Amino acid sequence: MRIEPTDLPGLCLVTPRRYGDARGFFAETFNARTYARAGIDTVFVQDNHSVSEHAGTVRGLHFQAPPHAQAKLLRCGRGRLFDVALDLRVGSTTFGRWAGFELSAENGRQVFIPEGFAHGFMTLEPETEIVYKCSDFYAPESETALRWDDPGLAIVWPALDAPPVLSEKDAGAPCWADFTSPFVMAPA
Ligand SMILES: Cc1cn([C@H]2C[C@H](O)[C@@H](COP(=O)(O)OP(=O)(O)O[C@H]3O[C@H](C)C(=O)[C@H](O)[C@H]3O)O2)c(=O)[nH]c1=O
Repeated sequence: MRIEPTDLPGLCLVTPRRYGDARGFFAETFNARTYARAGIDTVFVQDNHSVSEHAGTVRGLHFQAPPHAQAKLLRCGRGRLFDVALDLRVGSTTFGRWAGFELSAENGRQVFIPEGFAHGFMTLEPETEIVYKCSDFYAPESETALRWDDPGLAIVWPALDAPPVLSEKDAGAPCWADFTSPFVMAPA
């Protein structure tokens, strides 16, 4: 398993090792011991799985506010998607900055997103599935959204040839300019 840091402190890419043979491959997509040894010692308590029928589906940007903040370990189980994490930690050297990664069933890449980030993705193929671990339980009362295409965030999403497929919640999400973050960067 390979872990690569990113420009956003704590956000990293994980590429599990694949053992290929004539049948296909085998990979450990999570292992508490090897991930902890590599610095990801988060205790995950909930697994999520979503399927988006259409390419150009956008889910996010979402996060749960403290005390129900969630760290996430994400991967694409089928299809392909562009995954985005946005640093919301006041005091972080990268507050307000985002990072994006193409995840696919083919590349097997995972993203570890610490608490204090908003998360969203855009599907790049039909029938795209994302599966991910969360470090806290679903707490809808603490859920918050930010506009995926907010000009203040200037996230460079893959080009779409039609309007995105969005939930009502995401279509009417608040703007960055009106946002006050509930997160403070934890001391190093
Ligand atoms: C997140 C969640 C949702 N639900 C129920 C609530 C709704 O009835 C239904 C769909 O929820 P929602 O529209 O919020 O699903 P997404 O738009 O995929 O939300 C997720 O999308 C972004 C990308 C994320 O990172 C979050 O995990 C999450 O916010 O599932 C649950 O029962 N448990 C849960 O943990």
